[in-house]
Amino acid sequence: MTSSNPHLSDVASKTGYRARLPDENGYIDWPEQDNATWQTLMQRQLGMLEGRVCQEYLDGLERLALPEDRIPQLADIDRVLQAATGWQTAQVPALIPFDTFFKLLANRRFPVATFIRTPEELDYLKEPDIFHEIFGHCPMLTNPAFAEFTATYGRLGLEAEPKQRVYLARLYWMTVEFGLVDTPAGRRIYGGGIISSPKETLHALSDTPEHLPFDPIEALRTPYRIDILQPLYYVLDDLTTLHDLSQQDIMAMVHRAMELGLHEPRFEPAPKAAKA
Ligand SMILES: C[C@H](O)[C@H](O)[C@H]1CNc2nc(N)[nH]c(=O)c2N1
Ligand SMILES: N[C@@H](Cc1ccccc1)C(=O)O
Ligand SMILES: [Fe+2]
Repeated sequence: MTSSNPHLSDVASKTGYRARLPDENGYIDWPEQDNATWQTLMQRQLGMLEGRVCQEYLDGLERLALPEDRIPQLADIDRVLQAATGWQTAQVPALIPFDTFFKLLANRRFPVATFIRTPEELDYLKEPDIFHEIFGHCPMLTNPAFAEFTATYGRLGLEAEPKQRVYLARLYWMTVEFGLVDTPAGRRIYGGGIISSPKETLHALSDTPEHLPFDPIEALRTPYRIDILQPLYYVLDDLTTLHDLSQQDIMAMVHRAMELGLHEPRFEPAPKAAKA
């Protein structure tokens, strides 16, 4: 992106070198420090989920039965996802271009970056690492309605024009990455980008950010920055709303959003350094 607002891909170039190379069976022999980082993140986040994440996420997390003391091997994740919703993971070095991203989702393959954050980035990092993809996203991918929406979204992205894809990225960002949902028990998190960040888990349900009722066209019109705690979260009235959305004409909503134009950003432009 040329604007001062760094795009995920701007960040990716900085992380590709961090990826661990799998062997011919896809097995990754993680160094001790990386397993220790996973263990710290698991202990910290498992203690924060109660009363903050939706039941569908908790059901998925239980089904995945993630190890607490080491980074799981993707083959173990795939066995559970395959049985639950027909999904598999796909090892990627870091952030991948839209083309590859949408193609993977359309084929029920979820990209998993093969690196984990450093101890200094524990509470929040700007690009998706393996903890974000597995702990953040995979539990919800065991939920059929959510998995269906994600696959439909991937198919739409595959057929969309580049400009439409930028709009579609906002819809993904405001739901799959940073979505909240109101439940009878209270406001809960389902967005993987929140759940994998101890810092953002607290921030998202605090009074600091703005909370708006989810409206697909408004979400499509809302610019975002990838390198800050989100200033705005859209709240679903029910998770099934997301599944219903995948039965509607999302591309017509993209066209409507393009006609209406973008909302004013609720954040300061990223300082140049943030692109570094
Ligand atoms: C569409 C989405 O917001 C984002 O731009 C895509 C691009 N590439 C990605 N690549 C990886 N590895 N993981 C992701 O979540 C994404 N998200
Ligand atoms: N900020 C998330 C990672 C993330 C980066 C970019 C997009 C989505 C998620 C975390 O710290 O876990
Ligand atoms: Fe993500």
